[in-house]
Amino acid sequence: MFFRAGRAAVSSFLRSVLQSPVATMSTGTFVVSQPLNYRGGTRVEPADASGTEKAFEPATGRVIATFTCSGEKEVNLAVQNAKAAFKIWSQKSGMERCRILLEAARIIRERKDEIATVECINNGKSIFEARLDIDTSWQCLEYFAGLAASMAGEHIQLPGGSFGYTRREPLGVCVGIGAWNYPFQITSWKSAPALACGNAMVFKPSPFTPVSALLLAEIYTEAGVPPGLFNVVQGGVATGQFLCQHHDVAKVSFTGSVPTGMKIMEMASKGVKPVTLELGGKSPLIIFSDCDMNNAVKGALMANFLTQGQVCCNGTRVFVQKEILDKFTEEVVKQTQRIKIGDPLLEDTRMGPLINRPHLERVLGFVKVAKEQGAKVLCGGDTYVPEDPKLKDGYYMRPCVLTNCRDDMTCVKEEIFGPVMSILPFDTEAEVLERANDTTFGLAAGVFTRDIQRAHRVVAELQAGTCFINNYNVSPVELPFGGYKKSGFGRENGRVAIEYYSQLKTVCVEMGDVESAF
Ligand SMILES: NC(=O)C1=CN([C@@H]2O[C@H](COP(=O)(O)OP(=O)(O)OC[C@H]3O[C@@H](n4cnc5c(N)ncnc54)[C@H](O)[C@@H]3O)[C@@H](O)[C@H]2O)C=CC1
Repeated sequence: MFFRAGRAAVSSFLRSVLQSPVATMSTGTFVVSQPLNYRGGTRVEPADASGTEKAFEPATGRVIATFTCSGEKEVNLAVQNAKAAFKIWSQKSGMERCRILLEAARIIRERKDEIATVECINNGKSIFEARLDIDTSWQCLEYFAGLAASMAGEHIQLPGGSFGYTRREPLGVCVGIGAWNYPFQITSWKSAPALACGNAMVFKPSPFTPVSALLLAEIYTEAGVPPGLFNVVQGGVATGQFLCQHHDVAKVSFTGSVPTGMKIMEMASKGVKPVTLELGGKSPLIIFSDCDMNNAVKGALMANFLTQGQVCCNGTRVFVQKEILDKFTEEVVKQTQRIKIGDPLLEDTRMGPLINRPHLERVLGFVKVAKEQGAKVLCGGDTYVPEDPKLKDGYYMRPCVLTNCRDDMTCVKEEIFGPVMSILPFDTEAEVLERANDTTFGLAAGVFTRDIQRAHRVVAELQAGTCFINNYNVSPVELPFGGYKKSGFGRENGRVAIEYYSQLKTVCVEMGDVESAF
């Protein structure tokens, strides 16, 4: 089914990404041969290297790209290109920037299937989900295009006809560093507000998912941004460090783990650079006995199994009020067992492989420890080998539901970043609030109840940057997203994001004579 839609839609644009054309757009055949760095409006091989990396197709375990990690010289060239483009871009009016971003959004929309296919092959998420990711990406560009045109300062009257005004100005060259779970979406969510505010960007994708950021870079160029405005450098830790330490970089926006976030903050502090940190989580999902059971069960699956459970804001601690524990658990297990695992490019697949072998083993290790600590596996938690022989070396596991969990267990305390849900019974609202907040993370939280007073009372007490009432893991770009506590700070999306990509200049204007103190 996919192949029909996919082949029909593939354009010359995507053909340039692939070694061989249209027919290769199926699981097990995709190879990238072109350079994966993007600088000055074109693909380039890095000027110097800090090692090489391999990118895999998680569905088959095949290598799809071998690429050179950028060294200090290449990072410097990318920053200098961005600096030059910034001079042009920052002088444009908001309306001019708006027009170009809208054009980029239109191109993404037009090429949605192609981009989703590449994302699906490199990340392993189902094509169904990948398409939704591409939707939130073009929507983000549209949203910030709209804001670009309306960004303005204030006018403040002062005594004697004097006055002041504020100007919202861009920061300069911003760095984006991304995780591997939402490669294209993260690239869009960082670059759209950055560019809308008049900044330039150098983006470093995760070395596990280097491919799709290039597609966005090419789209920006096609839409008309100045060459060098959006650049991509590939690499791992060393490349990331060169970027964060670069003296011409004005800001770092990072999505990734807490330990790396702490290092980024430390590096940025040396240059007094602002940072946005979108880090991990171990979010609570609270199901009260008065909930709509069908929706609560659907919500729990949405909160745990999207992108094979590799989602930062997942509600993996599912607190269920005792009166409905058995019924809820039975239904969740039934629906979890029905999730179709397999080739992520097939239309009916809802769960593909995890990102790589070490990560799969890490997640399975968490299930093992959970069992040792007394949890009961109600379903899944083991590897899965699809029937299709070409998928036998992929990194699949069955989604897992754990019960008999206690708050002190490793599976309840630590971010697993895989399809593992822990069910925890509770009695009262006060008790569950205390337990839900008893974590160093604070990215998201959810509550299912039909009692509207309780819903708002509970979310007001939850220590989390994003709270869901009667749903979970929906991400409209109009709403700000970000964490409390160790889940980070700063916000992506929503109107507020422009504050993290701009600075305010105050201008004080004297209309009279100077009253000197001397
Ligand atoms: N809050 C949010 O919006 C999201 C948070 N995440 C979090 O990301 C984590 C998983 O992603 P990973 O890629 O494994 O995280 P990671 O922290 O290992 O890597 C993230 C990025 O940072 C780079 N990096 C690593 N060390 C660096 C250093 N010392 N200096 C500069 N850059 C460095 C990596 O190459 C990669 O591009 C999870 O903890 C997850 O919760 C993931 C997606 C969204």
